Amino acid sequence: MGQQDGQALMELVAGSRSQCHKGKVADYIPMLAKASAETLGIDLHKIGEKNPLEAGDSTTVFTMQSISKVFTLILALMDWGEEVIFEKVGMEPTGDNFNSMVKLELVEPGRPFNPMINAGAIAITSLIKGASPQTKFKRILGFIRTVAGDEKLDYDREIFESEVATADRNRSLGYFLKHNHFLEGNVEAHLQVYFKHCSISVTCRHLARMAMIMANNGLDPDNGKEIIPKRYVQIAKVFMISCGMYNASGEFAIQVGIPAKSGVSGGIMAIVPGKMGISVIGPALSNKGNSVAGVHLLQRLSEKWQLNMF
Ligand SMILES: NC(=O)CC[C@H](N)C(=O)O
Repeated sequence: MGQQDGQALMELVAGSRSQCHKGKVADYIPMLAKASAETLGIDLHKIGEKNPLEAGDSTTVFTMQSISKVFTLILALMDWGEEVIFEKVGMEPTGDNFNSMVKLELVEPGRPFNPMINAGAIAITSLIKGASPQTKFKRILGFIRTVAGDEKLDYDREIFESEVATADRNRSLGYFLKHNHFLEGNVEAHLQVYFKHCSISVTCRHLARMAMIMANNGLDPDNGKEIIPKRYVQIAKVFMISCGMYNASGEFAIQVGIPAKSGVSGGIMAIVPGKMGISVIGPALSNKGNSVAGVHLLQRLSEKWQLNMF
C-alpha cells in the first residue's frame, strides 16, 4: 500500500477521534477501566502484502475479549465438526446484550442462541478438546498464536484475575447452561479457560493479520498452508455479520457492510473477503459494547474505499 493510502488513513483517524468522548470505557471488569478513552488506532493488512498499514494509536496493547470467541468457535468446529457443535449452540442472533441470560430461560430448551454471546461462547469453550483446563487453554493459545503469526502471544494475568474476581454474571450463565445440559463438567474450570482466552493480549497488527487470514479463506498467503478450513471461515463470517457486533450487528452491516467482531476492550476485527483484514482499537464503548470511534472509523473507511460487500 502506498504513501497515499497511509495519508488517507491518518486523515480518517483524525476525523474519527472526536467520537471518542461519546463512549465510555468498560469498567465491569475493573482492570479494563485503566484504558484511555482517547485511544484510537487502526491496522490494515492486505492479502499478500508484507507491510501492514497503520495509523493512530495502532501499537496499543489490549485484550481480545469477545474477539477470541471467533477462534474458540473455529477450534471447536475443527475438534468436533458442525453437527456436534450446533447441538450445543444455535445459529441465530438474539437482539439482546452480549451477557444477557433472558432467552436461556424464555426460549426452550435453553440453548444459547449463538456462539458470539457470552452464554454461547462459554458453552463452546467447554467443548474444546483437552484433558485439563490447562491443556484446553494451551490449545486455544497455540491456535491463536498461529493465526496471529506470533508465537509470543500470551494472556494478561491482571486482566484475567480482575475478570475472575468480578464475573458473577458469567458464572451464573455457566451454571444455568449446566442445568440445561448445554455444558458438562466443572463450570468454574471452563470459566477459567474462557476468562483466559478473553484476556489474550494483542495489538491491532495481530488482529488485522488474523482477519487477513480469514479474508484469504483460512490460507496463509506466505506459504499457501491451510490454517483454518474454508468451511469454518465461512461459518465464522456469517456469525460475525449476524451477531459479531451484538445487538448492533444489523446497523453495522448496513453502515459498514463487512463481517466484524468487537470486544469490550474496544477492539474490533473486520474482514474484507478476498482483500484484507482490518483491526481498530478505541476503548470508549457504546451502550451496546462496541467501540464508538472504532465503528465510526470503519464506516468512513468502508465508504471511502468501497469495502461494503453487499
Ligand atoms: N463483549 C465482550 O468482550 C465480553 C467478554 C468478557 N470477557 C466477558 O465475558 O464479559
